[in-house]
Amino acid sequence: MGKFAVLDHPLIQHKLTLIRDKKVGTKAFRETVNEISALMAYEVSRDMPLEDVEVETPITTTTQKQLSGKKVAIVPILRAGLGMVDGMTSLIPAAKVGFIGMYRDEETLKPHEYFVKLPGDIAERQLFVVDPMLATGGSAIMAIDALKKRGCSGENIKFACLVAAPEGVKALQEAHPDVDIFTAALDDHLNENGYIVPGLGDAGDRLFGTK
Ligand SMILES: O=P(O)(O)OC[C@H]1O[C@H](OP(=O)(O)OP(=O)(O)O)[C@H](O)[C@@H]1O
Ligand SMILES: O=c1cc[nH]c(=O)[nH]1
Ligand SMILES: [Mg+2]
Repeated sequence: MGKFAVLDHPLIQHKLTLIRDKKVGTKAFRETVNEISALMAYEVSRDMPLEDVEVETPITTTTQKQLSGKKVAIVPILRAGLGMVDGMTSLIPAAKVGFIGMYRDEETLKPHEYFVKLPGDIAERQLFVVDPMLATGGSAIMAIDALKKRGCSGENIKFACLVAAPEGVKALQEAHPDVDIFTAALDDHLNENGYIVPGLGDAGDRLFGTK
């Protein structure tokens, strides 16, 4: 089974509390989502492999560490996942970015894929799939299905969200037991409309000022 971790660093908790407030507007919401995403990038990249490299400092020659292994791609689930990309790339600037467009039918809560554009070498990369909300889990499951269909292995996929419902975590773990899941908060439950309680509302609408 992949790892499941709640990234509850005090800065992450504080910033997430700020954006749960419904009075927070688009500008502050977007900026804070990016700040949280950068802090999460630090944590989700913690086990990236290193190799020895020789460096000549102004004083001497020394053996130090540098990143080795797979190159990274960040894969936001559109739309709301876009809000996490700048924060992630602020720490991993050489990452490529792939896009999976997905909307959730408001009645059935079933996800529908409408766009996929990925780097050509996606199957060789370490992937960070990002979406602020893991509710029923349907969108994340279908996005990871889309990646596996294109040759990506679950061991190279980490899913990162801001708020997860227990129902979504369970569904994602059952569908993709090989994928690590990171969230800034594990909330209480889903309401009858499929929204996370207490949650932060519709992340896409809050990020982009729609509705
Ligand atoms: O776990 P699930 O039950 O699938 O729900 C979560 C999905 O719902 C939201 O997207 P939405 O469909 O609102 O699209 P948007 O990002 O364009 O607003 C959210 O960003 C996730 O992608
Ligand atoms: O609470 C929720 C559930 C799904 N999508 C959102 O944006 N928010
Ligand atoms: Mg939405």
